[in-house]
Amino acid sequence: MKIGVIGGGAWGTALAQVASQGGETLLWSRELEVAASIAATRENTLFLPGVPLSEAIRPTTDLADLSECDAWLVVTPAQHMRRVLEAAPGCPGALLLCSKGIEEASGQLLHQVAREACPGASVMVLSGPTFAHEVAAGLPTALTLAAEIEAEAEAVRTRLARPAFRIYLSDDVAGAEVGGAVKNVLAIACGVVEGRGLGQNARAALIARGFAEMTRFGLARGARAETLAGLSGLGDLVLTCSSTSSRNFSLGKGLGEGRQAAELMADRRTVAEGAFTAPVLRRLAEAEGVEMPIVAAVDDLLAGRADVDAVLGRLLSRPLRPERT
Ligand SMILES: NC(=O)C1=CN([C@@H]2O[C@H](COP(=O)(O)OP(=O)(O)OC[C@H]3O[C@@H](n4cnc5c(N)ncnc54)[C@H](O)[C@@H]3O)[C@@H](O)[C@H]2O)C=CC1
Ligand SMILES: O=C(CO)COP(=O)(O)O
Repeated sequence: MKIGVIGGGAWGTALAQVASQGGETLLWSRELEVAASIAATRENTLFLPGVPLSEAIRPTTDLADLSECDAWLVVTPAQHMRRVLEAAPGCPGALLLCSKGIEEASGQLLHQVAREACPGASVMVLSGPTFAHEVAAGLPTALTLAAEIEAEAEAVRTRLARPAFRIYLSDDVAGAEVGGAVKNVLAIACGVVEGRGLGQNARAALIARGFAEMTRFGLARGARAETLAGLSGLGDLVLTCSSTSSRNFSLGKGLGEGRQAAELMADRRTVAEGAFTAPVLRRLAEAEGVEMPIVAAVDDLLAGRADVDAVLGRLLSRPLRPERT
């Protein structure tokens, strides 16, 4: 099975590094400088500096080259996925979605977008607690591969899994996606807690109540609770809410320190998906009658509609209720 990776950011590059252990792997990047730096120095100096890359990664900026691959790992930012897939040559047998987000314009989860852009391809979701630099360094990592047809997922797993890259199978595609999308918004909230010095009790409370929001939203979208409590949900939530290695957490930390979202987002080349997911997630939750007060707080902060004190006051004055989800 020949693998092509679409997106030469940090995560696409780390995934190409994993896939290249099983054979030549194509890595498509939008930026000429990414492909040129990998070809010349075996390093993605723009998005994953300091990691020596395998000779088996073949960089390209020509989407047409992907036609030689049996499976594509799609690792573009969520808002750009549809456009890139529509520009790609035909569709492969398997399409593995590795990005985390919800398409803002349509309100669709990415597997829905991919099925529209690539009818006929078998669409799967690969997601979990996976900082790119750790995976690229070969550190132990576990993640979920969700697909409707187990035999197809099994074939992909056989090609990609390694002792330090443990892939667990699931048939809950929506569940695997909801966890990754929602946790990015909650990581921004945890960053705010850190930046504002609200303490570790507050962060733990936010992770637990944020998980309740993720669960409510996921169940409303047909996800299973066990998936949300697994690697792609709770696992990734805990990782991203605990470390400035997370771009979402770092963005929130800046907000908590009193900086403006526009200033923090300006000129950044890396993506903090939670900033794009928050408004659409809030819109969907409100339309479906799902309560997500932390998500709404992050959305208001990012949009500059409220400051940290205002959203904190709002969250802390909510009625006291039973804990159940
Ligand atoms: N970095 C990580 O540790 C992980 C990231 N992810 C997800 O992977 C996805 C990609 O993130 P990273 O690889 O970290 O990216 P990155 O932040 O390292 O790099 C930015 C990426 O965005 C692309 N980009 C910017 N504007 C674009 C446009 N107009 N059209 C198409 N692509 C454009 C760039 O080419 C580059 O690949 C995101 O959805 C992220 O949530 C998932 C797991 C881990
Ligand atoms: O999704 C990630 C780890 O699983 C990466 O998180 P950030 O996008 O916040 O850096």
